[in-house]
Order: sequence, then structure tokens, then C-alpha cells
Amino acid sequence: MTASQTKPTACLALADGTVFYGQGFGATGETEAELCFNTAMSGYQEIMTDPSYAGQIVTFTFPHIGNVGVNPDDDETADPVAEGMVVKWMPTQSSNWRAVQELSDWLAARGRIAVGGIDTRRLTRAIRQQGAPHVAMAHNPDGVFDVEALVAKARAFSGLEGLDLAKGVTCSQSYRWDEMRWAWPEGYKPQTNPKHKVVAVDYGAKRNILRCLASAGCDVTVLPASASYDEVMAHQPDGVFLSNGPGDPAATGEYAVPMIRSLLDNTDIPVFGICLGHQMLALALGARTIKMNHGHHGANHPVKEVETGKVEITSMNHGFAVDAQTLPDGVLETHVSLFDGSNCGIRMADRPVFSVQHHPEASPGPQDSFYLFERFAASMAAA
Ligand SMILES: NC(=O)CC[C@H](N)C(=O)O
Repeated sequence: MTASQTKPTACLALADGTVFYGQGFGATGETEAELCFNTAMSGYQEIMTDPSYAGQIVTFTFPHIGNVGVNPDDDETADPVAEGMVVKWMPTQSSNWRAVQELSDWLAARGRIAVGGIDTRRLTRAIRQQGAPHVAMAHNPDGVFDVEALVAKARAFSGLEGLDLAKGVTCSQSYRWDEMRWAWPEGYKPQTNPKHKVVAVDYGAKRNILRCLASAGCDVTVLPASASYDEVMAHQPDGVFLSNGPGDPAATGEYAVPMIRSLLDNTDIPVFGICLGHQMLALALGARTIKMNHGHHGANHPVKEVETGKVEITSMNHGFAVDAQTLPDGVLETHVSLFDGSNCGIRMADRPVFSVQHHPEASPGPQDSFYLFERFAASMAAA
């Protein structure tokens, strides 16, 4: 029997009333969220555990999801933070020497709903056309759904605009990070003696970003998102790192921006930001952020470094973007997306203060962007 002939056990309702039926896996129950699509062909576990996906359900355009199972090493944080997943084919039994659990059991243990047997191509077209929709999703083994109630739930979902979700995924206390990357760009020598004291502000940091900082020679102390200027400076950092994270940058900026502004006004220490951290820095410098239609979520996004003309293939996950038109004098646009020309990087013209929209830590994805960590380390060495 194909999935379409089997009695549906999961239902996905879009706010416009479109309904998709499929086979549920993972946890049972209901959830509502914004729906996005991710085009990466690998890394589903890293995607599901990327804290930046809080408040979102991910549609995977690659059809074979779950086939390599899950393992504890690939988590970007302790639990999945994406609300749920939508896939084309039901996961088959996993086959990989690293797998310790099936995707479905892993999701069930973590309370995350998934649906398979969905026409993800049709769904992706709908997301592109209407912009990331608000949806409600239910998994019920009895196959009984109150579709009208689900559509109403989807309509009632507030959306991500105005939501500070970083406070829900940041660490509760400061901690040290010293684990290194496991794989290296060709010819790269890991820095085993940390030289630079770095405070990493955690808006929802992925572990592999912290590993990359450690591998570039940073002695990393991670602080909660709400850390004040005084709390940051108490660590006497050589540099400050601003992490990725979920939700609307303008909302998180309400408390993050004053800290970053104080840092820029009162010190000349290097600052490096990634994704939400990039947006925080841009806001602190006086630029604005905007909601994108359907965002960028994938592992093959070409980004051009303006100064060199060099193109890097990057990993992306963002639904908001820095509006390059609003960058003030003295702040340069350093990187642009070759998909749609949107801003992917900035730097202050006269100081080692810079940030990028993409995820240069390469998990998942290639290693083209690792130079950014080395650039941050070099700017601290030069300071
Ligand atoms: N990965 C991120 O840090 C995402 C940043 C922000 N939440 C956005 O959606 O644009």
C-alpha cells in the first residue's frame, strides 16, 4: 500500500484552508507554527535541533529523510527545537553505522510531531507563493481530525513577527565551552592552545559554532541572551561573539541592542555575529530588519563576498533579513545572496566589527566560510 492509500493519521492545515493528509510519525498530538521549507539533502537532525527553528515546522524538499537515523553527536542543542517536520516519504529503517535510534522514536521521545506521505513539492510551491504560512498540524493514530478547528488554530497563530524566541532557547547560566570541531578544512591546523578570551552571547547558539570558535583559538565563555554590558565586560573579553537564534530580531533587539551599543561606544574590542547575531549587530548600528517572503533555509546557498568577488556555498536558515538600504554611513555591505541579492554580511569600515547572515560553521554544508572564524581570531590577535 502506498501512503496515499493508507488511512491518514496526520493532518496539516494551512491558514488559507488548504489541508494535507499523511501518515503521522514521532509524537502524537497537535501543534501550530510558521511553516518553512529546507532544501538541504542531509543534516535533518542538525536542522531539527537548530534553536533558530523555534516556532517553525520544517518541510524537507529532499524526499529521503530519516534513512540514516539519529545519533547523539549530531545534535546542535539538547532537544529538537523545530516544532515538527513534514516529509515526502515515510522514513524507512535506518542504515548507518553511527545511528543509535530511529528518527521516529527520537521525535516521539522529544514530543515532536512529524508527517510523511505529503506532496512536499506542492506544499513548497504554496509556501513560495503565499509566504511562510501559519499552520496547525495534528498526529492522531485513530485518524480522526477536526479540520475546521485545525484551520482556526492555524489562523489564530500569531506568527513570528514581534516574537522574542531567544529567551526560550538561551542558556540559563553562563558556562565555558572547549570542545573542538571534529573535521577540518583541508590543511587546517586546529588551535589547541586558546589565545583569545571570547564571550559568546547565546541567543540560541548551535554547538558547532561554539566548536568552530574553540578550534580557531578562542577560550569561549557562553552567556545568556539577556547579559548586560557589565556582565559581558566582567569577563574581560578580547572579543565578543553574537550567536544565531530564533524569532524576530527586532523583538530580541529590545534588550540585546543596548548591550551591543554600549560595547561599540565604550570599547574597541572585535565583534563577530552570525545570523540572529548579524541582525542584532545591524540593529545596534542603526539599520533595520525586514520579514522575508519565505526566507532562506538550505545548505547550498551561494553568497558573494563583495570585496573579493569570491563565492561561498553556504548553509542558511533565516526568515528575516537586514535591509541593506538602511545601513548607515561607515557600515559596509560585505556579502550578498546570489539567489535574491539580499544582505548576507556587514562590517564597520574602520573597526573589526563584522557579521554574516549565513551559518559558516558548516554543519550541514561545506567549509567555504570557515575563514570567518579565523578572521575573528586574527582581529583579536591584532588588537
Ligand atoms: N538562524 C538564525 O539565527 C535566524 C535568525 C532569525 N530568527 C531569522 O529568522 O531571520
